[in-house]
Amino acid sequence: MSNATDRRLWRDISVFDGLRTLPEPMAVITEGARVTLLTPMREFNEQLANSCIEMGHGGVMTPGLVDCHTHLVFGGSRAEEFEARLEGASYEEIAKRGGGILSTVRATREASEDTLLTLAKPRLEALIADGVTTVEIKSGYGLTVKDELKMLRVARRLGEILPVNVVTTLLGAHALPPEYKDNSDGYIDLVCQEMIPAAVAEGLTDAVDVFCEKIAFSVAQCERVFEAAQRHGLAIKAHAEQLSNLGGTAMAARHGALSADHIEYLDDTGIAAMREAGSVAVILPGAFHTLRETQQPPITALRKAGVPMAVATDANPGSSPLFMPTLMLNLACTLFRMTPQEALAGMTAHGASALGLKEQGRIYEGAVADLCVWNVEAPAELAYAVQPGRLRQRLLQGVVTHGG
Ligand SMILES: N=CN[C@@H](CCC(=O)O)C(=O)O
Ligand SMILES: [Zn+2]
Repeated sequence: MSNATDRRLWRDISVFDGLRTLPEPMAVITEGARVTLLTPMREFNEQLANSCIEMGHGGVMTPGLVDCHTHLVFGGSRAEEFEARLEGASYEEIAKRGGGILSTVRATREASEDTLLTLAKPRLEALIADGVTTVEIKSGYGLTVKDELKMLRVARRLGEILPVNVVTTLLGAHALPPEYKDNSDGYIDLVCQEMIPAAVAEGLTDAVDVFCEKIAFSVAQCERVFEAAQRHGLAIKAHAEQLSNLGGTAMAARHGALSADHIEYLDDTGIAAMREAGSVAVILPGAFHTLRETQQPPITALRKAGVPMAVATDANPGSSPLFMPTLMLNLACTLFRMTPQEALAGMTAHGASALGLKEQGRIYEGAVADLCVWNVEAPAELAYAVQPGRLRQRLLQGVVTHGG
């Protein structure tokens, strides 16, 4: 890794700034942890080059990718469930018979913190190798206070051992654990009264998430979780409207949620509530693809309403065992007809907004130098082709962590 105090120069580079591709070739200088110059090449003062390390020319620079929705920490495998679904079982049927998320819960509870760390590390390394500089990691496969905190500790440790910003989210209300069968309100009490306070006391979580769905928790139960989270000063997010329309998104937006995620069944009322609240719509094409869903998220209506759309991997063992962010750019375009620019904004500027981050996901003079330089000629190529190995350089807070 390089020295963060060096001054570095890229010339003749195409820059996607997090929202759009800048119209002409640019010169970019970073100094320490910041971008200090972003100027059209034709206005570049050559004398500045004397004090810089030349980092190359050509290619595309983007903000470091922000994967704003993952479940990277888990034990076990769901390959058998994959096969069962191919034979006709649905995700809901598998969940109802105690498989799906609960099968990962069993394996995750059995695993030690160190084992979970060992399992999660290569998954996160795969995201990093494909340009991720900021990742959100959820709990949600422990479903006891002890096991949820164990997962969150692993997530925090991943951010300490790998060059990546990690944001953590407590997803205690992900599924009803077997101990609370027939007492889902009792489990929500546990989440609100013990899990959230314990996670806050250890400084382990940045936000709280819920799964608002028939196979998970009702709108009223999710609302109780949000109120508890907000009493502790935590941001909130929701898995909502993935398999049916319960109105969880509108409720989450009324509470000022950072984001509503999946949202295949989102209706106009939900869209209006998101626009009003400034919530981000997190589009998860990996889950749509893997579960062979048929209901598309309302991209056209979200676009028309001006609701910002993020794109994320949802990397997890069940609904999206896909650990390649740039594949998600491709799927967002091919499955949902997002434009390549929208998809890239979804994994940079809007991904950062979905995590409440103001500093990441953008390139401007003064921005944090979390950056990727790609061996492609135009930003749209990142969504067009699915091709590992295109990352030329990656910087985290001005430190070169990949490429010279
Ligand atoms: N929808 C609920 N939760 C996860 C799935 C987790 C799993 O299937 O293990 C998701 O985001 O897709
Ligand atoms: Zn999820």
